[in-house]
Amino acid sequence: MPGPRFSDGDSAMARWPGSNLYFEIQILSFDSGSQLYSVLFKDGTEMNIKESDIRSLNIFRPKRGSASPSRRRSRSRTRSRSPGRTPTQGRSPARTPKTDPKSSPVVRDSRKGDILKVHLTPLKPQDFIVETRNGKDAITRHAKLYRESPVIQAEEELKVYEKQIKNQKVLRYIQRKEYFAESENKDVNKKFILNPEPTRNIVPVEKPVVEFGGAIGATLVMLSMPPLLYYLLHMCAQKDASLWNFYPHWTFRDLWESTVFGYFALWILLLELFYLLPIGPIAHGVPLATGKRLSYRINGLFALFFIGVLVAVLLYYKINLLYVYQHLHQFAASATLLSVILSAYLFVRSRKASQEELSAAGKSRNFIYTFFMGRELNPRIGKFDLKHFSAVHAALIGWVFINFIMLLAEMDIQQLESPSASMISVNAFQLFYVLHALWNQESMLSSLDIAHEGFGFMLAFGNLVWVPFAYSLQAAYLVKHPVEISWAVLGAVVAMNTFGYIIFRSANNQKNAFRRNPEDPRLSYLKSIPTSCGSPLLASGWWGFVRHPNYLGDIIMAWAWCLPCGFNDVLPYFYGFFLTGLLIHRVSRVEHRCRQKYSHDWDKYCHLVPYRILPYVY
Ligand SMILES: NC(=O)C1=CN([C@@H]2O[C@H](COP(=O)(O)OP(=O)(O)OC[C@H]3O[C@@H](n4cnc5c(N)ncnc54)[C@H](OP(=O)(O)O)[C@@H]3O)[C@@H](O)[C@H]2O)C=CC1
Ligand SMILES: CC(C)CCC[C@@H](C)[C@H]1CC=C2C3=C(CC[C@@]21C)[C@@]1(C)CC[C@H](O)C[C@@H]1CC3
Repeated sequence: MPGPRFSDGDSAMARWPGSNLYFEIQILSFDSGSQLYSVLFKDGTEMNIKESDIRSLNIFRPKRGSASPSRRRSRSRTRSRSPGRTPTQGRSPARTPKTDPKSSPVVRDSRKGDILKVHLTPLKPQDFIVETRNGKDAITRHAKLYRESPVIQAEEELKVYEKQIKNQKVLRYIQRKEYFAESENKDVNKKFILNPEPTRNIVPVEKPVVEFGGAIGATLVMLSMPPLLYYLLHMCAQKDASLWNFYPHWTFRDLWESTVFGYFALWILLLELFYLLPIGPIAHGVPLATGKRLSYRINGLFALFFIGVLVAVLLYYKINLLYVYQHLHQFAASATLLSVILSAYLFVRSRKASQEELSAAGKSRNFIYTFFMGRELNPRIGKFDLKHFSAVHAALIGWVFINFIMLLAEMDIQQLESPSASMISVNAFQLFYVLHALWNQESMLSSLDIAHEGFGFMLAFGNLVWVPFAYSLQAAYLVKHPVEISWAVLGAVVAMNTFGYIIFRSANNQKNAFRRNPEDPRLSYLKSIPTSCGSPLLASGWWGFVRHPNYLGDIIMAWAWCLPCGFNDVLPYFYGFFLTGLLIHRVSRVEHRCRQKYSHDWDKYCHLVPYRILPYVY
């Protein structure tokens, strides 16, 4: 296969997907696996593009003395305005992150009845409002506009647009929402201002806020969580798992075994290898303070599949996987040590990070607090994103792997030919949850943790240790505490899990689809509140029922996962209590951010939807 025609850093022209329009770009990198170039458009949009859609700059250089068709058109119809400039003033418009490339707006001046310009910059539901007027109808669309860019307008493309517009008789006016509201009663000609002000890609600046009780709270969490985990694991391994039967038979020295640490390091290396495999699509995160969006390889499902195959091969060759169960404490301790090393590394390297690369909490000057919360938002080693890897691969794959080990251990210890119904249901529910998360991995990129949280001890420990070892507690409990459940109870538990899952999934789907495109016709039945910062808030459907319907679904599922463990002990209900507490606490964290971002519009939403998670309760 011939090598790439363009090198990193080259300038060239690239075709905007779905059109024949070319824009100037800079080559960022070339991925030999997918044969795609990662390119940066002048407006800050990052995209993966095939070589056939990239042309050298020379091809587009106008011949001396002859203006390009677009220029001719531009001059004749807009007098002296240059392409890419707005009809009202020639200021440089906003940078636009990557969104739906099909939504290129055509701007018309109604008074002249003429096309002024084809903006190729895609619309983004943020910052601006596009008023689409067709006679009496006014459809409000949210959009983000524009940055001057050297548009090469293909004559034919323009004609097609003209025709379409004539047929549809659609006039699009772009204006700032606030301006529109203020000028409701003013002269109509003044009212429709095209791209009125120069703007930047507005990424709300988060004000630092002290969470988890600051340094003292962080210290308490860091000191209490690891012992709590060992306590829980120890209780699960005891015959009598009641909470007051706590006589630790081990010392701290028993927690350490170098061989186990070696195996654990090998496991993490293997996951890292799968993470780096150039398979699976590339997705983009939310815009950063710089306006850039990071790209992420979405291959969690592949990695899980490879791990599944590996486990099958190990079982086939009768490799003793029960070793993991027999050394569970030591594995948990190894994971804890690794999370501490990782946190220290993250803290040290964050000292070189620029202010823009830091999270809001990371800007605090308190060492303990920032060590816990994390300073750098997206620490990366080359293309290896440490936080994304740990949240998706280490946490979720680790969780289902340990669950499966518990299933094998149950069969071994209880001398069963097949796992118990309780064990199967716990394994199946949680595997399904993880598969769902991996399938929708792209939407995780906008979650609080990936988009806004720094990477420090909280997430390092949470992802490397807490999720795999504490979330698998029900399965660990069932290994030594057999529970008989009737088909009726099992049916009720499955129904409860399904109910929770439906709420969780449809709430997340509604929000994700709405965030992708607020005008999605499938969401036309939903009401929304326009906000002054641009992105509207859903105020009906699940998001009109309570303010955090996805948390409600998650909590219902969490309790459904505990029920197969029966009612002999409270220990297996730990996950239900923990997740309920975590999500209630998370509500306050998310709402704090939302209040900062949406200000009084968020209060309006709270007034309209008064309950957070459960109507009439909370
Ligand atoms: N099992 C576990 O341990 C955990 C699971 N989770 C799950 O992970 C998922 C992600 O959680 P998380 O990131 O905390 O929260 P959400 O997915 O609920 O995201 C919150 C964000 O959604 C947007 N939003 C809030 N209200 C509205 C509205 N009415 N209309 C439109 N957008 C709105 C805001 O972001 P913006 O303004 O930027 O659009 C807000 O910051 C959830 O499903 C949660 O249940 C979370 C934590 C732990
Ligand atoms: C022990 C610490 C003090 C707190 C640890 C918190 C972590 C366990 C959670 C913080 C956010 C999480 C998210 C998930 C798992 C739990 C942690 C890491 C998900 C990956 C679970 C699957 C969902 O679909 C997405 C979640 C994102 C947040």
